[in-house]
Amino acid sequence: MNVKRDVVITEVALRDGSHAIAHQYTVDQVLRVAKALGEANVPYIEVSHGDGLGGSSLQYGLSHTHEMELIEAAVSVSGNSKIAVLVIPGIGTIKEIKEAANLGVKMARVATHVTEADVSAQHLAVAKNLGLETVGFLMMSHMAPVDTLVNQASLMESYGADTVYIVDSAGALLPHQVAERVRALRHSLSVNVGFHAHNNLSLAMANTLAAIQEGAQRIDGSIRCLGAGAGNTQTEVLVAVLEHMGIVTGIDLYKMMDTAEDIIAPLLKVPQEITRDNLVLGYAGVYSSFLLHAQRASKRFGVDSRDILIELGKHKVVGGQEDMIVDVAAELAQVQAAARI
Ligand SMILES: CC[C@H](O)CC(=O)C(=O)O
Ligand SMILES: [Mn+2]
Repeated sequence: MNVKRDVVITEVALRDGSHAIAHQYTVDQVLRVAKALGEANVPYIEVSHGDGLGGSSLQYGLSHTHEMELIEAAVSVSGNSKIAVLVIPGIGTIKEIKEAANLGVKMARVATHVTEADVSAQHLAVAKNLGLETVGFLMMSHMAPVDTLVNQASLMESYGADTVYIVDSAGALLPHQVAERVRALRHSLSVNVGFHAHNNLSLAMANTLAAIQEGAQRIDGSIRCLGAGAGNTQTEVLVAVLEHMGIVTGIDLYKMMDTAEDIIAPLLKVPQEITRDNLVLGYAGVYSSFLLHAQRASKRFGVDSRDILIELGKHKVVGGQEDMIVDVAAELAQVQAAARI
């Protein structure tokens, strides 16, 4: 179905949601989800390991199924929906972008820490040369002042990004902070501006609406909130809200509701909620994907997971520094044991 969409949504449950299920997606699950999302006329469906192409590792979590098999499955059933992949330079390489493009992927989202856009140049150029739509994805955007964000976004634009995203990886931004960031990017860039939220402070919807009001044209959501931490902006809810605001997404609301209820909910061991640990992710400004790693470290070292997350926030730890979680937990265990003597 060809509709003119006011806001273009990328559904990220098959990538960001991979963090929440410890990267255990199976081909069968991806087939069912991607087919249903295609039938709901979702424009873009992102499929990759949670940490992007090449993420399957001891450091980030081993995938149940090789992501190229999952991508191939999604492409085969997604109808008019386009399949997107995420790649973090250094974790994913040019080789994986080429492999994904050969499988029929149409969009590559190149993600860097908010102050490190320069490492995206090569990956964006290669994706562009392969004929893919390109996105620059500035993670942990709450950690940089607005002028830095603008400089970094401009770099991504100069490398060929068709869209630059403000990514609230920790779910730490407040609505007025999202608004000022989107406004600044809209003022300085000629390309589309996108926004990716996490719901750790229960602000994903409010932040997303603030972004749209300031002119963000590309928005991420995860069906049933199936994303890292407390998940992202809940896609089916966003579709309903935007419909009330007269903003066309082109997505079939009933089909999304049914997919959420009948296909996604049964996948979840526990419902996506703002648990105390998720709340601390947003409160301390910690990467949402650190959640399960911190919970494992908490069990291993007998330290409250909230203490670990707060300490990681103080250390301003960024994506790729997952090894620090164990270091911080071990150190806290020592300090707390010494205090008990
Ligand atoms: C580790 C990649 C990360 O999950 C990307 C993302 O969705 C985010 O930073 O929020
Ligand atoms: Mn995310």
